Amino acid sequence: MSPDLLEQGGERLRAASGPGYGRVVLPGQLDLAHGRILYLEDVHVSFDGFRAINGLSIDISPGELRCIIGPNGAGKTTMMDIITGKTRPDRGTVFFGGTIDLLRHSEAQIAQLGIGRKFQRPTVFEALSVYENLELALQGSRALSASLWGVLSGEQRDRLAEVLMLIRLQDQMTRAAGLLSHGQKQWLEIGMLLVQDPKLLLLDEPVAGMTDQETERTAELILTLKGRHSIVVVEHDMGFVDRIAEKVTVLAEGSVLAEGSLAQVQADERVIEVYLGR
Ligand SMILES: Nc1ncnc2c1ncn2[C@@H]1O[C@H](COP(=O)(O)OP(=O)(O)OP(=O)(O)O)[C@@H](O)[C@H]1O
Repeated sequence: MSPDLLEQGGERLRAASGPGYGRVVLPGQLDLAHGRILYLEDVHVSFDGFRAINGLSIDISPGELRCIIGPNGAGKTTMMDIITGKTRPDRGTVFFGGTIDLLRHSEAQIAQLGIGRKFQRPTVFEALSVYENLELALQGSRALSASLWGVLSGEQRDRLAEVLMLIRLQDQMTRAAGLLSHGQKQWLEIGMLLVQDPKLLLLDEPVAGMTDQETERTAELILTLKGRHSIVVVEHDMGFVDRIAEKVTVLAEGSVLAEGSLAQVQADERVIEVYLGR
């Protein structure tokens, strides 16, 4: 056996003896063998003694589109903050795939691992064009030091063109982002995540403040992304949730109250109670 083959064999053995339970998982590769892309178990977070997240357990399958609903203060945003490393839980388990312990990674590392998050308020660069915003998202900080134009590979240009079509802003590509409507800014921000090809996409209230027509277009966009990316959507707009949802998780007081189709959870007495505040 050649030294190269021996070395490769050694690498595979070392990987197999790691936390992959006997499977060979290369560094940075997502292990989906357990059928979960995201896994939270018994997570707790308190803010000054107030239990914002209280024994939260949830798992998301690869390619799944999950909607998270729940009354104000249920812990939805805090859950997103925990997944993305913005808030550290007091205890609990948070895994990305079978082997990546997210609690051992920084916010920047988690983004690098392929978890993209869209916040409630769009944070596009208003003075830059739609295309430049996408280009910046694709290239990260490297684009700031290089000339913005003419540094993309053909493959990268194809990716930007594809995303522009998906978010339906191809006619607006040279327009300053600051001149877009609220809905268009939200789509641009989703596009800025998509160019990075995230494995898991977290969308926090994507249709807040949108017109009915913009909401419908956003539903179409998310349904197009379904299956290509694993997606978690937090949303209060039940019409929108009904349009896109397969499985819905209801959070209340920091833990899962109910799970199922939207019709199932809406018929659940406990869910009705927390929404009506009885
Ligand atoms: N940094 C913080 N310090 C203190 N309390 C916090 C902090 N972040 C969240 N909370 C509290 O934790 C609880 C859960 O908040 P969170 O924003 O996660 O709820 P939510 O379900 O996203 O609500 P909404 O639907 O209103 O956005 C709330 O009572 C909130 O006031």
